[in-house]
Amino acid sequence: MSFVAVRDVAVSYDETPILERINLDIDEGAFVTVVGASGCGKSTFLRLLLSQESATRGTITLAGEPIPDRPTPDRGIVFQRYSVFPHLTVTENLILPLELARSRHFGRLFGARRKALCTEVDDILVRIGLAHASDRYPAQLSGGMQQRLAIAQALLMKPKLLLLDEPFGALDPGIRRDMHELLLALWEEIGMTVLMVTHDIAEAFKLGTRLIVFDKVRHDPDAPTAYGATITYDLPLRRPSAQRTDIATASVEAADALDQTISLLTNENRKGAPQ
Ligand SMILES: Nc1ncnc2c1ncn2[C@@H]1O[C@H](COP(=O)(O)OP(=O)(O)OP(=O)(O)O)[C@@H](O)[C@H]1O
Repeated sequence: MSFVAVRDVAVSYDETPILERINLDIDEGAFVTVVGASGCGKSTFLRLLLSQESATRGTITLAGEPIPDRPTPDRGIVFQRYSVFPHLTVTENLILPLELARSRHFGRLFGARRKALCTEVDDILVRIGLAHASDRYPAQLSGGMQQRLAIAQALLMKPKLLLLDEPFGALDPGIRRDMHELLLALWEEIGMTVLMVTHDIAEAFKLGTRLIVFDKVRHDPDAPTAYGATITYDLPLRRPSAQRTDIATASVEAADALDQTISLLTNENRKGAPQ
């Protein structure tokens, strides 16, 4: 049974199709990278999996059950930026969501339960290299530190499905590389299923065990918004650090062809885009 099963899903906004005929099965523990031209509906797809958006048609199941109609703690998301609370310190940013989730009535935990929670927070602060900055506010952190905090915030909720929407898009290349290593280590350690949108094809190949591409297959030159995007490529990938042996290897030729196709598609879309 697939962990995530998407069947014939479509999304329209004000009768404008954004996504159509989406069919996808994701195994538990996969790291799926998602690429596609700007505006083709990648974030919309993540929002569907988070229940921030509803499908116009089709069904989505998670671990065999229909997807809940509102966000739940077993599905976490990290955005490109600004997903931490600016008025809370690093530690408070990590404690607050946990307290709210675990203490439904008062939003606070006391005694042994609070102590256990603080130990968890201290552990993850060390893990993400922010122990020395625990009392700082987000504005006093670098971009990379803020993203580490956002990832830690999501991971503390122990999501079964982690959704990442260009989480490293605003970071410098060196910091990006460090973040890749951190994310891969945490993914392998925790064994969660990850879906990550990126505009960086090299990042998609480096991190994913599988890569999917969204694009339009139906075009009407007289009505550019008549059709939505769908999944046009679905490639298993091999990552050098992956321990798993059941992951098929995408050939170098397929990777090159895909890279070229995406460049072409992006150029095509730019030509059609309003200036
Ligand atoms: N709530 C909404 N109401 C109406 N249209 C929307 C809404 N959200 C997104 N859209 C439109 O849906 C399309 C897909 O948006 P989406 O953000 O999912 O694309 P994307 O592939 O993630 O883009 P990017 O790569 O630029 O982030 C866009 O044309 C966008 O304007």
